[in-house]
Amino acid sequence: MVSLEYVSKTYRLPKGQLEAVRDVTLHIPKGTIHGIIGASGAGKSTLLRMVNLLERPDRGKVFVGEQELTALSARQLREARRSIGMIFQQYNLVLNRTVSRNISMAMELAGVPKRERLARIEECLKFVGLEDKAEQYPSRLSGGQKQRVAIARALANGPKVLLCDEPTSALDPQTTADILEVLRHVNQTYGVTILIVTHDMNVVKKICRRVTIMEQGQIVRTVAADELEGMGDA
Ligand SMILES: Nc1ncnc2c1ncn2[C@@H]1O[C@H](COP(=O)(O)OP(=O)(O)OP(=O)(O)O)[C@@H](O)[C@H]1O
Repeated sequence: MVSLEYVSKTYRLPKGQLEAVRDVTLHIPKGTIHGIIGASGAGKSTLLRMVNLLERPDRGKVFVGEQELTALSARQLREARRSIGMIFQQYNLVLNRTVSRNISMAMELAGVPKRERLARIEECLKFVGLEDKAEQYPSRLSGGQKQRVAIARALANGPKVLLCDEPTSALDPQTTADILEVLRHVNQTYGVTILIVTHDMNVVKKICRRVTIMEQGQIVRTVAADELEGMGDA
């Protein structure tokens, strides 16, 4: 479903350059939940952000489904991105918009008619268990509720892939467990392929089928999550 072929990314810094990801090839089958772990600075977020081309690789190819994203025009890429949702550690909600409006925004950009948007907002909020918070502003929500809204927003356009960058790192253990359940439910209900970057080995053990371990911009190995027994936090 998601394939990266020999992707590399170098950041140019005021003093020289930094090779954040080097020659990475990775294939993630459709409908699976895949973890990416590794020490801080290993290149995990950069790799994840290359899947939807938030970071464009300097070299290599990115495929989502049958489509090579790295070969698309700007307009085609905007369209292709609708099938790739993303959530973040800090939720990235728009603070001066209500929960409903946050969820509506991506659909408005996609030109979804209002009636359909309203039905979809209701459906997505119900899915994450927040149907009573539609008219609330994000500042009035707990961290776990904010992440649920972010998941609802990511689901609004019916994605095939969901990218999660440290989705539970700002949450306590119980809320982490709840959010992981929501993500598992997304995977099982809609068949969405999920990639999760995390520091937390328990996240991997709880919901990932396979996990890729990164070090200094490269993949050390990819293993089944249950082969990680005995390893601590990355
Ligand atoms: N926009 C950027 N400009 C310059 N350097 C960057 C940029 N983004 C990341 N880097 C550098 O690239 C390297 C890889 O960063 P990345 O965020 O991908 O690592 P990570 O494994 O996700 O780390 P963490 O777990 O701390 O988030 C780091 O050395 C980082 O400082």
